[in-house]
Amino acid sequence: MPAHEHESDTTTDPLARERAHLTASRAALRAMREDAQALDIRNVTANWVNAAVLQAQIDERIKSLADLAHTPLFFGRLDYLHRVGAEQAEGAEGEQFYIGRRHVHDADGDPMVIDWRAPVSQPFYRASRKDPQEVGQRRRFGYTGGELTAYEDEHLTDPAEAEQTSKLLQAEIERPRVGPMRDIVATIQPEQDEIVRSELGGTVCVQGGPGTGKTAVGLHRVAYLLYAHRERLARTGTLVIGPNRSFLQYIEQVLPALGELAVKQATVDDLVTAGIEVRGTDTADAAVVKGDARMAEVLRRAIRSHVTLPTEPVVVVRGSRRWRVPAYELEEMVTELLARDMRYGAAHDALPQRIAHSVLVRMEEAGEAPDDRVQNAVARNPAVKAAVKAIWPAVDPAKLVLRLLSDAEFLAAHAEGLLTEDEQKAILWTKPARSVKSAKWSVADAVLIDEANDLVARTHSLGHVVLDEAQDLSPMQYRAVGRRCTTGSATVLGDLAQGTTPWSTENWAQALHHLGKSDAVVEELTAGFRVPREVIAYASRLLPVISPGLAAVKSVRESPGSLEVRAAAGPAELDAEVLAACEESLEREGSIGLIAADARIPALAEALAAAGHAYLSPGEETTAESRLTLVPASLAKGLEYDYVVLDEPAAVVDGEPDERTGLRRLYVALTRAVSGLTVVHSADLPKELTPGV
Ligand SMILES: Nc1ncnc2c1ncn2[C@@H]1O[C@H](COP(=O)(O)OP(=O)(O)OP(=O)(O)O)[C@@H](O)[C@H]1O
Repeated sequence: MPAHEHESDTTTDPLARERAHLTASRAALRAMREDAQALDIRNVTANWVNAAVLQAQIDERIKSLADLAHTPLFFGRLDYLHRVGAEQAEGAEGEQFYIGRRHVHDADGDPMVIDWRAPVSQPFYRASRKDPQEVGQRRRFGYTGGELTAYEDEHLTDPAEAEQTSKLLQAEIERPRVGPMRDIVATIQPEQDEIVRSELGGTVCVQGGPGTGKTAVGLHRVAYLLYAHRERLARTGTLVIGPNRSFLQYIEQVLPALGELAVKQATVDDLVTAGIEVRGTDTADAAVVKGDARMAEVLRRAIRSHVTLPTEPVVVVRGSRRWRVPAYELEEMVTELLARDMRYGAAHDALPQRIAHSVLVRMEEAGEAPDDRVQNAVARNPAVKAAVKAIWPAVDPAKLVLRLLSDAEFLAAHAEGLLTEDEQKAILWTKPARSVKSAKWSVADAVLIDEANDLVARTHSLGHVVLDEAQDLSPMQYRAVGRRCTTGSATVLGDLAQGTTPWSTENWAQALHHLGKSDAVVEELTAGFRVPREVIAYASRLLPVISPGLAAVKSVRESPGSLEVRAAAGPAELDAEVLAACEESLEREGSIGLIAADARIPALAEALAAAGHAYLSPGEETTAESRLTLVPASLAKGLEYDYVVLDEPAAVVDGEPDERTGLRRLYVALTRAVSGLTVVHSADLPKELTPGV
């Protein structure tokens, strides 16, 4: 694959021609933006509401047409062997396509850059020597500081050309990290692309070790789906769920950089705590029981226990006449509603109408001709209301959970055969709360209330949900996410070896069952784009203990000398040794993460401050001036830094309730480095990491 990097300004020089195309494309994008800005909507809208909506859409479009100085407008070119069928894609009449982050056309509407998500762009990611997909030449462009400075060609149908890994691709992967996560559109790999472009209808679950691009793939999949199904998803909505705020801050700029501004982001806690204040915490034992899927059945039973089979008739008086619906008929209605398994609230609303209908039938039999208004009036009749209140009373979901957690008898009645006595005891509050407002709700309680809410009224379903770091969710949390995409689909991303909650996922089939997406396909990513070979090999020594059976990630990064393990002379020297490692890392380019057990953070913060080093918190944007982040091990998941200094592994392990969780936490911490990892310890290393073992 010949690389071209020379400077020239003659028009016969291919690099100069490509630069000219870049300049022309940028001018065309500017013109598209100016057109959007010049749109005058005064004559096309009759009222101000329409005008405001239209103007907001135009403003969005103007924003999405911005030419970002450091984001190249195109990164590749495909030369098709033949004309691509005109019906196949946008701009398909040409044979040569520039592939970029967005579509750009000239004044005549002819494409200058094709969106990476268009069907015609797909071979850029998938075509190979084995399957050239009609492409004769694939060209990748290299940029330096926004300038097009190089290109690299592959002739997929030329048997004489040897297969090589792309230098530009390698350079892109090895590029130092500064600032938040960025998109990977220029270098999506074939196995990643298959997931990115999988259809909207299906849920995909991706198991992948650290740095295999799960987060990147999930975000690019939303961008792809929004392109392929824009109208539908604009109506139904999309959501990206991440483990915590720092993580969401870290990834929040990827989709806007791809022109997608409307995707919402949240943590699972955000989803379930709207409306209640979380002020309590659970013991691990209690949280495990509260997060268990059996709680869904306890709640279902508890809510249905409010239904009382009628023993009295309903008598409706209208004018001089009395209409009687006998108890057995009411019972039939209730039994039928129970059997239909409707939402509790929907059945509560339906019952008065059913009773009224029965009254109407009697009126008709008596020769009257009542209409819908009469039916509605009967449904609102005090006798009917009183009967419904007795048979199928309204239930407040939070009050229901409050009662289950406060009232041992009530819990026992509904947990019978589901939870053991010990399990019931574990979740009962020692000090029962008086009211929903004063209760010290925990996040696990919030999930129970969310489940109860859904039993009363169906939760609104979105079109697509991306669930990242899924392995940490409890079954009840999976259910909470699942009901937000009942009529949509999901992308579930996770790594079983990185599960650090007491209820973490042990196998994907179970997780997908709780999510309500048992038919999902499980894909595996095994190539690692973050962690250098030596570092991932070191961390993978933990795999047989933390997740037997999982294969180690195969790193595509070559950075020799990237792992160093240093022993401090003693505990007193540890901080100084850690500081020295940070200072050495600061001499290099890129971001630095000092990761330590949560309990070690205050001491290290003090040491850094005393030495005059400013530092950031996880999720805060690293800049060229401010490159050091102090990261508690509990927040390291999903993040990455060029250089990582890992403080005292034994303390990271000891920070967790059991050894396996501790080693998993350590595995996460060991796999955050892009270019180099320095482990500094004074206590013994876990035996798996001890040299020579
Ligand atoms: N095809 C690719 N080209 C270039 N960079 C890539 C590619 N795939 C992933 N990366 C980069 O590798 C790094 C790791 O990716 P990502 O964070 O998505 O991995 P992950 O599987 O979610 O990791 P973790 O399990 O640690 O959360 C990121 O910097 C990402 O941009």
